[in-house]
Amino acid sequence: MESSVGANGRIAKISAHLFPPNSQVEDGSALSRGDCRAKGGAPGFKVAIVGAAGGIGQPLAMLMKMNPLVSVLHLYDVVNAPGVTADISHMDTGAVVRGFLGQPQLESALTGIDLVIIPAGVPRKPGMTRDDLFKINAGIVRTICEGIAKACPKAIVNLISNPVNSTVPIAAEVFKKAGTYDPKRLLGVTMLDVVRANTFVAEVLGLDPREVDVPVVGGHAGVTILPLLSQVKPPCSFTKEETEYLTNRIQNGGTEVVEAKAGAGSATLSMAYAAVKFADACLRGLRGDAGVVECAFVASEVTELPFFATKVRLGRGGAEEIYQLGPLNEYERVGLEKAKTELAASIQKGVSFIKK
Ligand SMILES: NC(=O)C1=CN([C@@H]2O[C@H](COP(=O)(O)OP(=O)(O)OC[C@H]3O[C@@H](n4cnc5c(N)ncnc54)[C@H](O)[C@@H]3O)[C@@H](O)[C@H]2O)C=CC1
Ligand SMILES: O=C([O-])CC(=O)C(=O)O
Repeated sequence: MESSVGANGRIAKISAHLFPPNSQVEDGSALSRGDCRAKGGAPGFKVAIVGAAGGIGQPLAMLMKMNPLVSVLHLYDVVNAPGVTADISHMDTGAVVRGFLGQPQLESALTGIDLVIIPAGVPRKPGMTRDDLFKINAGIVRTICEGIAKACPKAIVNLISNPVNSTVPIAAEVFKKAGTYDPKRLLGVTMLDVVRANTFVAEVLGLDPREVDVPVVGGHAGVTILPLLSQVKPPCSFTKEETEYLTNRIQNGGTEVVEAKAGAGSATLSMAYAAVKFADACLRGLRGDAGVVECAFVASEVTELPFFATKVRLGRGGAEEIYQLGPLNEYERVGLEKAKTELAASIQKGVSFIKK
């Protein structure tokens, strides 16, 4: 795989760059990729997707390969990573793609990474709650976070794996144990709730969803998903029926997709879109852009709970500022109490999984 000197004297290392020794992608061409001219390192961030061969992981990998802020994209999974890597690496966009397969390659996949996005784990089938995934996904998230603590302890982590209300506390406990915990850098991804809320509210109001901004707070399961319809931008009002319809639809958006897919998984394409929207915001924050604000499930003092989703300002250090809830109406105050009761139990379940 080592390089040779081309006619122009430039030494190429692109083969080793695109397909390092730990990549599973074979180079069968007569002209070795080692004979190609290596390009200079493009500016940008190094991003790893853990669970990259899955329903979310694949479209997420494709969209991150299209993101101009990404210079290097590592695709890790316990299955099929080489195929996804070969496929995505043919896209003529800037990011260099490398694939990593299986636990022995987790550390290489994570070394030097600025942002780790984690859509690893099993999805729901009809009739299941997100909490039903805890048994399998808790252990998966623990292993991945142990890898992060070792290989890229300063990376921003975007955790997608369900149940987010418990997996984020699990990740926090793993990082605390390893002595690497920085609460600002651990973000549970609740962006899909906001994306859905913007879409459904826009439908009711007859607006373009791109003009609508709905804060969604609390957590990422059932009643813990609390859309603040009194704070929608542009300012508007809803009837009682509209409020109930929208709150229910936003809280049950995930179940709507699970049922429509009838056993073939949960939201993947809208989730990949939401994950990229959120990751792009994190990267703009890392770059130092001002005023990057999105909702996320983070360590928080906004309520008495140790974690809560609200709007956060994203900066070089991650979630640098956590916004308060703002004024709530009576409907939202009742919803908040219900959300907090369920959230408290889910958070405790995650913490106990590591502390036990
Ligand atoms: N936060 C959110 O808003 C959302 C979260 N999700 C959650 O995302 C997760 C993934 O969903 P899908 O992509 O549809 O599932 P999927 O089953 O299609 O893909 C999951 C991928 O994770 C991989 N994986 C399993 N164990 C792993 C490990 N130890 N290390 C690395 N990769 C591993 C699998 O091989 C698979 O490729 C689920 O837990 C789902 O509930 C789904 C939609 C929205
Ligand atoms: O509903 C699920 O299981 C997946 C998910 O979190 C969502 O679509 O919001």
